[in-house]
Order: sequence, then C-alpha cells, then structure tokens
Amino acid sequence: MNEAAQTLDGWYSLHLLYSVDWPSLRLLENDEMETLVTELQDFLKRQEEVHDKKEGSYAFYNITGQKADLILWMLRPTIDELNALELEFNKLQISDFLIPSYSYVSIIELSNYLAKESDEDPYQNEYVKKRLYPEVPKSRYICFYPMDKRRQGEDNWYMLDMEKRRELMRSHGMIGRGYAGKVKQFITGSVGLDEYEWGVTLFSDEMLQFKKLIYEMRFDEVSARYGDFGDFYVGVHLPADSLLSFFR
Ligand code: VOV
Repeated sequence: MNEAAQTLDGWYSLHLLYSVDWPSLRLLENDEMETLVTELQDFLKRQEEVHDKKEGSYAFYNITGQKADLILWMLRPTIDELNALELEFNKLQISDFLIPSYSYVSIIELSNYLAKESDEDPYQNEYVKKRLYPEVPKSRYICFYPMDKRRQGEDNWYMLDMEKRRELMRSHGMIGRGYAGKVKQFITGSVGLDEYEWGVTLFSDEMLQFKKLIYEMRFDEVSARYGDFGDFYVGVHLPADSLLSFFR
C-alpha cells in the first residue's frame, strides 16, 4: 500500500452558509427586528468570548453574489460542541429567515509533508498549537471553497509515492509563502466527514490577493494537475454592531 501522509488534527470545523429571505424579513416591525438582531448579537458575543478564552474561534461574513448571503464559520475542540452550536443557531429567530445554502464539516489539519524529523511531541510545539487551534482573524475579506485531490487515470494524487508528494507540496508551500502577511490560510480536512477532501478558508484585507494567490497556484503542479475545486464563496466582514442596518 502507498504511504499515507500523517496528519495533525486540531479543532473541529463547521462552515454554515445561508441565504436571507429578504421579502419575509422586510415584513417585521421595528421592535421585532431589534429583538431578532439583539438575539443574534448575543449569540455572536458568546462566540467572541470563547474566541477570547482561546477555547474556539469563529468568523461571520456577508457573502458577495447570489450563492449565499451569510457565512458562519465555527471552530471547537469537539464535533459535539459544533453540533450543539448549530442547534442553538437554528433556534434563533433569525433562522426563520435563513435558507441553508451550503454546509461543510471538517477538522483543522496539518500534514507531515514538510515536517522536520523530531522526537518532540508535535502537539506540544507552540507553533503547531497556534495552527491547530487558531485565532481566526477579523480581516476585511474571506474566501472559502472545498476541494479534492484528483484520482483520474494517470493523474492520481493517491498513487504518487510519498517522496513525490513531498516534493510537490514543497513547491506549493513556496508559492504560499510569497503571500505571507497578505493572505492567511486555514486548511481543514474532511475525508470521511464531508463530500470534499479539504476546505480552504482564506482571509485578507485585500480581495485581489485571493485571485493572485489562487491564480499563481493554478500553474503549480499540485493544483494544475491534481486540484479539483468546488464552489467559491467570497465575502466581506460583518461586524455584530452593524447587523441592524444590514438587515433593515
Ligand atoms: C498563504 C498561502 C498558503 C500557504 C503558505 C500554504 C502552505 C501549505 C503547506 C506548507 C502545506 C503542507 C503542510 C500542511 O500545512 O499541511 C499545505 C497543505 C495544503 N494546502 Fe496550502 N498553502 C497556502 C494556500 C493554499 C491554497 C490557496 C490552497 C488551495 C489550492 C488552490 O490551488 O486553490 C491550498 C491547499 C492546500 C491543501 C489542500 C493542503 C493539504 C494537502 C494534502 O495533501 O495534505 N493551500 N499548504
């Protein structure tokens, strides 16, 4: 059997995407709208508190285009917590006006392709811990998409030997490093958990940097030959204190 990469697995991840039922929302009286928004703001405040205590993290963005209006991304140590959070969100009044458009279950993942040999327990390494249990930034923009590594005829990622995959991932990493300070990337693995194999969640203060990075990667063999992509979602940060004007 071919050698599988070893993964370090961090927080569980749930991406929830919704479209807003604007015509129904417009029918709400002002006081009803205020109650609904306050309840959602309280939910987001609880997310912020968990984030501050470093017991999880989250992101809330307004999606551009018609595929969805909102993306809520939540990270927690267990899937049970995410399951409970989704239920809590479903019971908020705002959920009566939200139409689910996509969801994605995965886990923050690091592979050992570029890891250095060491006797140290990687889960105790401070750099690794920061990546497995990350603080999601509040950058102005988000870009999220699921993807697979191709398994088609001669182009089968899973049939490449470890050394070849290592070499290819090195080249992938070098391109990514060129965007240090411009784009922050989070890779979540979902083999056996969802339809795609990885989720790519990117943050930047400049939307154009997503296009530049992803375009450059398309010419790299890992993406050019072995990448298959799902739908792309991009959006703008939606701060909790702007929600009343957003929905009204
Ligand atoms: C800021 C950009 C950036 C940087 C620095 C970066 C670096 C790295 C490194 C060093 C590693 C390997 C070790 C690890 O950390 O796991 C990875 C791993 C991975 N990546 Fe990446 N990636 C980036 C960005 C980045 C993008 C934009 C994409 C989407 C590809 C595209 O064409 O749209 C991507 C995909 C992935 C995936 C799916 C994996 C897991 C592959 C697997 O088979 O296991 N990635 N990635």
